[in-house]
Amino acid sequence: MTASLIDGKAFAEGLRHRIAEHVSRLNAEHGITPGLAVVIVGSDPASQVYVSNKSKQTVEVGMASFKHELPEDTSEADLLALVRQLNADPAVHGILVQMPVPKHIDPDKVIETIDPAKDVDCFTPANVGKVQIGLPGPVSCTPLGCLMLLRDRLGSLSGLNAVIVGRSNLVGKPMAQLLLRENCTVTVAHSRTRDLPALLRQADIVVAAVGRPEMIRGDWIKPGATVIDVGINRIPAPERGEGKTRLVGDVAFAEAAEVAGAITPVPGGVGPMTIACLLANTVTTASLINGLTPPGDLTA
Ligand SMILES: Nc1nc(=O)c2c([nH]1)NC[C@@H]1CN(c3ccc(C(=O)N[C@@H](CCC(=O)O)C(=O)O)cc3)C=[N+]21
Repeated sequence: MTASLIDGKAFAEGLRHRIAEHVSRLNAEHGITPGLAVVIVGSDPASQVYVSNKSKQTVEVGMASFKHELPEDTSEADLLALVRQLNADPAVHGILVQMPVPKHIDPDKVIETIDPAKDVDCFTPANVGKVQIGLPGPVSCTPLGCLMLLRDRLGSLSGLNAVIVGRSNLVGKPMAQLLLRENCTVTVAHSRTRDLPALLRQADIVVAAVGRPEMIRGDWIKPGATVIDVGINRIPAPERGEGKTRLVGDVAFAEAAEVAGAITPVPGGVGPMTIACLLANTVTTASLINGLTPPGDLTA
């Protein structure tokens, strides 16, 4: 391996320390304890683990955590009623409804119901628009985490060629907006893109967010490029024993690490940053709700 490893886990830990300092200042100077409500419908085991990690880290940085675990057969009306109740609760500054929701619930209706002032995922149209024109507010957690890792590694991103693979509302599209704000030349590739390998060979920055295990090969990477792997795919690992699995990204890591200048691992790369940025967004919304300027240096 020739690439240096981008340690998202360590970076996220540092970020959580900075968040904790802001939380204690909000508390000491303004009597505010930022509160994050996490709602999970159903009992998908991966979601359960992820939600309990979030709650644990929320408490560790000194914020209040409100966890709502609803049964799989919860009606859409009941879920929307809970969201409205959280909208009205002054102790709650951030609301996250774990996606995906069960099939009988319309995720767009859920997002529409969340008060944009408490939308720490940055899923609501109002906040997506704010990111686009550069107004203060929450920023999509995973793209924000990717951007922080890129800035830490590269300093200025101005003029660099960035290719994002994947055009989801969750990652690809907001990532494009953030990189554009950094003066990158941004290309968003997707399933209909012609000759992805040739496109990627021009990229100084690759952000892989397609959800297809190890799809991006080493010989598609420009030598020295910075590779951010957003994919978290669980695949069978018979070499570890009967029925065992392991996590891999969207990039064939071992191959890409021979060519890239720097690369994020999976796990331990983007994932931990997503959670830390969720907490950072909760500090932002708690500040704005109380008429305070959100800390600019937290995610700078
Ligand atoms: N409303 C909403 N907001 C989300 O932000 C959201 C969501 N719904 N639904 C699910 C996805 C997924 N997601 C992850 C965040 C961190 C890790 C993470 O920390 N992963 C560890 C590995 C964890 C493991 O071992 O399974 C890592 O990459 O090192 C994973 C997945 C947030 N999501």
